[in-house]
Amino acid sequence: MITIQNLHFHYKKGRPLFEGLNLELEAGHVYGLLGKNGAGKSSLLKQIAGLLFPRLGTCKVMGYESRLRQPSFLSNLFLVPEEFYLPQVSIDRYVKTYAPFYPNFDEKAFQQYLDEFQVPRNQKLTEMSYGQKKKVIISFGLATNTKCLIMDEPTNGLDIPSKSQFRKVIAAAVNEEKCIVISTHQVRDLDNLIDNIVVIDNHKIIFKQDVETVTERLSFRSVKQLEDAENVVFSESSVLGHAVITENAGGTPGRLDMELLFNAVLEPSGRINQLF
Ligand SMILES: Nc1ncnc2c1ncn2[C@@H]1O[C@H](COP(=O)(O)OP(=O)(O)OP(=O)(O)O)[C@@H](O)[C@H]1O
Repeated sequence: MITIQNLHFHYKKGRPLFEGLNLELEAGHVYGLLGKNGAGKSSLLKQIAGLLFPRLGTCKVMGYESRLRQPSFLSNLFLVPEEFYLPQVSIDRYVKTYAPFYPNFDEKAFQQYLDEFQVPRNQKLTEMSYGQKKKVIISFGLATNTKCLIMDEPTNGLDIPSKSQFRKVIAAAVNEEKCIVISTHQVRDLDNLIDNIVVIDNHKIIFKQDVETVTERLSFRSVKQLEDAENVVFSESSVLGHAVITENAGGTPGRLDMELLFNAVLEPSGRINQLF
């Protein structure tokens, strides 16, 4: 669905952001894109959406080069940006204006998503709170039924109940034909939602694995003393003692601690990567 090959990109000369970045994402999956501040998550999502162009290399979605922004590409991709502008119109007017760009837009589903998020339909967009606006744009994005749905920090600004509503609506929207990419720092918001983890750092993708493989090979748990755990791959001090990642000897998939995995992946030793 998304194929990025040898992507080179910089905003300012001499300060490369991507250097030979490669990435392949498939339909039927929900990818979590993780990275430190400034690693380039938003810029990578903009490359995919055709809002930034590679200096070298290619970025293709459904076979279309993103930078060409062809109509069949644009009608099958929706980006929920981190920062957005919504016009001073009602939701109805917004839908009348923008839904025609998406031939598979589902009005009934849109209303269901708004109901799930408890967003009032008869309010001007500019009179809504940031969180409510975000819910409208997420609902609209889901209702477009585009094959590729990209969300940049979608849970930022959502209150606690909305985060579980978010997981619920995304999980309901997943199907074999859709590729969903979500960037976030709020890894707990993606718990039980994403099935693949992608980590960007140092100009490249440094980790890409499906959650099942990760949890088959690694165990995540807390121990009082480090000596209580065998085959420790990574550890961090925690309030209860230590949060540890160990090799999963039994191979039975367990719980994933995405924050701990992320910190382990960024460790300079690269020990985690050697296990995959
Ligand atoms: N329009 C721009 N002009 C110049 N530099 C930019 C621009 N947008 C982003 N950058 C720089 O590119 C780098 C990557 O920014 P980007 O927003 O893609 O990172 P990010 O991983 O999404 O960060 P965050 O987690 O803080 O949102 C940063 O160093 C940023 O300063």
